Amino acid sequence: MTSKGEKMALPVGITLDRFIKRNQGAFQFASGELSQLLRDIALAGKIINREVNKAGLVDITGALGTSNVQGENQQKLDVIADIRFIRALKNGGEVCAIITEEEDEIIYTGNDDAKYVVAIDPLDGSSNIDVNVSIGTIFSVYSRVTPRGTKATMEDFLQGGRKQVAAGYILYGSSTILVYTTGAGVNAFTYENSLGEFFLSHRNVKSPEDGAIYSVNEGNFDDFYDYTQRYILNCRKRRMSSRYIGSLVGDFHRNLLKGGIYLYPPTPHYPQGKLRLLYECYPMAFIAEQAGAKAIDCESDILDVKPVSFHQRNSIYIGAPKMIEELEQYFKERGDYVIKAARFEKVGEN
Ligand SMILES: O=P(O)(O)OC[C@H]1O[C@](O)(COP(=O)(O)O)[C@@H](O)[C@@H]1O
Ligand SMILES: [Mg+2]
Ligand SMILES: [Mg+2]
Repeated sequence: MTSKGEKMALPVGITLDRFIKRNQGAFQFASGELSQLLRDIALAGKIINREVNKAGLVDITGALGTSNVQGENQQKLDVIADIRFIRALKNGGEVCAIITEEEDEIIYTGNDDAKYVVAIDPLDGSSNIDVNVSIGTIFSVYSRVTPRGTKATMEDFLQGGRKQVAAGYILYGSSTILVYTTGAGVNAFTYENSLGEFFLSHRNVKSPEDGAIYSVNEGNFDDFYDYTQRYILNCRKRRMSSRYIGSLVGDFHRNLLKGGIYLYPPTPHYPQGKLRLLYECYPMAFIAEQAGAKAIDCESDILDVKPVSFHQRNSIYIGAPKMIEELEQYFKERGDYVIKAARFEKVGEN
């Protein structure tokens, strides 16, 4: 079909399992542990897919009345997804420790001999759970740097975005799709409910060079930096389509296939940006770069941002390379604007 990643004539083609097996051979020192880890994530994804599909029927919608380390109200499905992924990774045996959006500290799985650690956003787009709009799961995998057999430490999780050995997301939308990379391109697998299997549906996904879609919460427009406002005004002037569902996974996936840009700039409420570096920005940036797209903040590539804490936030601009390069021009012109929201005056004014 098109060059944006071959769309396979389905219904039944290569299962995720078979694809993982076939591609394991591409890695000289492959031991099968990462393959098993990916299967464990897919298994938990199938369970969450089932929960999401019946969200309106059973009592899994609405807030739980608790809040997470970021002070956000936890939705029931946030916590259900958290429990399901932790359990699947514990039972799978390939992961020694986990960082999730829903828990403050490192979760030890008891598999101290295991090779990998995982950072995960169990349920992305929580504000959309109750209203039947696409939501997702985002994951990022590292080989541990501490010795096997010992307790994993902060060091294992704060290695930096370019040390990820795998990253991906599951989108629970009109269909459920698992998209991941292990550093050798990006492939997507669509879930076939009746067979209970993920099948390869988009091989070697590539972002279009340019696009005509911009995704940003324009409700925050007045809080953005002047130069971000000018970039968005330019998108409007060029009659680009404004598409924002409020689920990073959903907005990113659309833009990856069609060509677009997602922006979550700093605002007074989130002076560092809203999205979390370890389990939202890094994994999406790894996928983006593997698909020929780009991911930056106003200082550097997202994958080069230094990690200092588990739940640190960061601004992110991610999408088609030409659109990011154009945005970078606006950043370059910002000159002597201080790194604060537009409401903050120019250096030396007042
Ligand atoms: O409502 P806002 O401020 O536009 O934020 C929406 C963004 O926040 C998120 O919901 C944050 O993720 P979580 O739902 O996992 O907390 C993103 O998915 C989404 O892009
Ligand atoms: Mg999220
Ligand atoms: Mg979340």
